[in-house]
Amino acid sequence: MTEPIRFTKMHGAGNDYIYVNTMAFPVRNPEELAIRLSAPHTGIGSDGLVLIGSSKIADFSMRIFNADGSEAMMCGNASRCIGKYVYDKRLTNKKNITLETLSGIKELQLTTRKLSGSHEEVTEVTVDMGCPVIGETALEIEAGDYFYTGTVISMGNLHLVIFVEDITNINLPVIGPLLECHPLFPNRTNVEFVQALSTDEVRMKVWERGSGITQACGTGACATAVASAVRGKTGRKTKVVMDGGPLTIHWDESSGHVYMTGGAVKVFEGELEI
Ligand SMILES: N[C@@H](CCC[C@H](N)C(=O)O)C(=O)O
Repeated sequence: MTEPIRFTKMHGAGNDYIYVNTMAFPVRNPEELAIRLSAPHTGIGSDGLVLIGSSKIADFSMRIFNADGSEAMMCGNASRCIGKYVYDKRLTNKKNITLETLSGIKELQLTTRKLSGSHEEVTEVTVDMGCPVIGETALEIEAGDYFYTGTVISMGNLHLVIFVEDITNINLPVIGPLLECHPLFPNRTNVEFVQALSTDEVRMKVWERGSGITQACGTGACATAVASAVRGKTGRKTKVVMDGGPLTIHWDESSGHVYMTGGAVKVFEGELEI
């Protein structure tokens, strides 16, 4: 028997996921569904599947599955999209929302604009991403014929940030999977290549663990900004420009928390039978 479930396709800086409200439409096999729905030709096409649920310790919960079905600890772009989803669909009228994730509770602050009548919609969300965990700052790594020096940062999920002189020279489809699955990272890693443009702006391209090349990565932008500050490339407020657009990242000196600000966009909604 097939069960219809409603889904919403959303993106944050071009990082697109399929969102399902599991409080209304429970999903039994998210790993398998993420693979099926993410497929570009035979599914909907996306970077993965995001489940929005209830929580005993926060306003809502998030689970995120990459396009290969693996579950991730955290997703920056999806957390902003969930802020828009729950507010625009009037699942809450709060503009400060707590979100339970596998890497702890995150706080979302919503910016809205007025529509006709008393309606409002979310245009931008700032997420308190918590404190980064800084690993090796100059890790020498060899993969295939390539040698790099990277900075390892956890934003709840793992990132290898590599600074290069010219980002247009990076063969991401080749080097991305080699670094993602490098033996130094037994649980795999997300990989960011970064070119510093000024003391407050960098250009970044990402290879995501479990999804490959994506237009943007929120946790990756945070890891990039932290690595940029640690390596003396930028200050503590950095615009991270990715293929799908920019995010503003502020690594607050007094709290040590990283704040990520950016847009969230609904693309379309639909119903599918699983
Ligand atoms: N796109 C995300 C991160 C998604 C999870 C990542 N691929 C992982 O497996 O850690 C973001 O915006 O942060």
